Amino acid sequence: MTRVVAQGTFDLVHPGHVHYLTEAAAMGDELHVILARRENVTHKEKPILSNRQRRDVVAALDPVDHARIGHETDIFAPIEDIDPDIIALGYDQHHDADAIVDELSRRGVDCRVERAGPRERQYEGELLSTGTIIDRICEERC
Ligand SMILES: Cc1cc2nc3c(=O)[nH]c(=O)nc-3n(C[C@H](O)[C@H](O)[C@H](O)COP(=O)(O)O)c2cc1C
Ligand SMILES: Nc1ncnc2c1ncn2[C@@H]1O[C@H](COP(=O)(O)OP(=O)(O)OP(=O)(O)O)[C@@H](O)[C@H]1O
Repeated sequence: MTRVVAQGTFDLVHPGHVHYLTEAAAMGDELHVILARRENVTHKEKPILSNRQRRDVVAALDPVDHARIGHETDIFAPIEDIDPDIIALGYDQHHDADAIVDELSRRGVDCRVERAGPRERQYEGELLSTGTIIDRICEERC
């Protein structure tokens, strides 16, 4: 049983997220998704939706077997618990794969890191990032 972990913020879910999770799921037999805690999202605007609501939506997606809200302070704690064979990073995620592998092997977790690809726009007007969806909301509703 090959366990795969994917992770991210997943604020307003869009086809790019589905693409990432579909690619991650195809890397193994069971896909576990870790949702970034709102308070831990510091590299960009914090998500609009709560930890619980984002987890519930991601858990309902077809490629996802399990979804959990991430740890408050130790991002590797859920990884030690899940003990995956693969961590699938998103195409644009800023994480250093070697640093992740090194830290996990220090913790006795033997896991490789793969990277999913981007979803190409399928049609004019398709919104493929949470940021652009929020921009559109502000343009049309604010
Ligand atoms: C291996 C791994 C484990 C993670 N575990 C957690 C966690 O337990 N808690 C958390 O708040 N965020 C966790 N994260 C998410 C990161 O903190 C970060 O917010 C996320 O990768 C940002 O992705 P995004 O900008 O693509 O949404 C983890 C990330 C990685 C790569
Ligand atoms: N268009 C896309 N194609 C493939 N993967 C994507 C796409 N958009 C997001 N992802 C992946 O989904 C995961 C979660 O991303 P995140 O929640 O940051 O969404 P986002 O739309 O990129 O948000 P933001 O616009 O705030 O950066 C990340 O691994 C990211 O690489």
